[in-house]
Formats: sequence, C-alpha cells, structure tokens
Amino acid sequence: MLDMIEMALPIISRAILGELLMTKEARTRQKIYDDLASDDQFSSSLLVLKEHLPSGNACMRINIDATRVGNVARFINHSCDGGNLSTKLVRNSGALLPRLCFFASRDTQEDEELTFSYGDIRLRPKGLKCFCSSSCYGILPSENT
Ligand SMILES: C[S@@+](CC[C@H](N)C(=O)[O-])C[C@H]1O[C@@H](n2cnc3c(N)ncnc32)[C@H](O)[C@@H]1O
Repeated sequence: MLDMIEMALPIISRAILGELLMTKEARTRQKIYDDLASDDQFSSSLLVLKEHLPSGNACMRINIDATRVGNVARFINHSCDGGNLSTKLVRNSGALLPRLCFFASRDTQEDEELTFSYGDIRLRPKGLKCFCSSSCYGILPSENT
C-alpha cells in the first residue's frame, strides 16, 4: 500500500513523532495549552487522531503530543485552503498503531512553506486566531478533546 502511494505522489514527507498519550492526559494537557495559548511565545502541537472503524460507531483515538518531544513535522502550520500536504494513516505490517504521514498533494516550489488543514473550524468556532495567508477563515481549527 505504501509503495503505491509513494509512486503516485511527487514526494513523501514523514510521519509525525511525539509522546503517545492516554486520553485523560491529553485532555489535561489540552486545558493547560489552551490557557497558555494567549502567550504569543507558546505554541502547542497536540494532535488527536480519530479513526472510525467499519464495524460501527467505535472510534480509535490516538493522542500524539509533539509539543515537547517531536520531529520536524511538529512545525507544520495550518492553512485554511488545505495547504499543500494531505495526511494519511499508514499501517506497517505487524504494527499495532498506524502512523500519521504527510504527502504532497501538489507540486511545491523551492522554499514554499508546507502546510495542511488542521480540521473543521465548525467543531470549535471560538478557537485561536488563524494567520494563514490564503482564503483564511480567521480561526484555527481545533476540537474539544
Ligand atoms: C504543530 S504547531 C506548528 C508549529 C508552530 N507554528 C511552531 O512554530 O512551533 C501548531 C501550533 O502552531 C500555531 N499555528 C499553526 N498554524 C497556524 C495558523 N495558520 N495561524 C496561527 N497559528 C498557527 C498554533 O499555535 C498551533 O497550536
């Protein structure tokens, strides 16, 4: 599966790396990060992945916090126009947890910022201010976790 994706798209980026959290801890940290968000110097990278299983309403939830420990993927900002990256959950055979991988969704210019969409602003319409440059809705998508 991964090989097919690699062949079909111009570049493959990398999977995001961070602390894997239990949901209770993720919720505690999200509250702390929300409180700190008014400080311009602070930026958090808590990513919540929800995977709906084909069997019914069950949802697998993975909390990755790259705020303190992470790789370069933690620096990818949001863009309201969807940006130039798309995300895919990729499972390596034998791995229990999928990896969230970033793929180029179109050709990019040298020095162009890589961005993707953090989600749907309707889920939490009073989010942080968004400062993306194109077709901006003014709110950074986030969810009540
Ligand atoms: C995954 S980090 C991205 C890297 C971050 N900008 C940094 O310098 O460490 C996510 C955080 O970046 C900021 N951010 C990302 N995209 C943004 C945007 N379009 N407008 C405003 N802030 C944004 C928010 O503080 C968000 O919580």
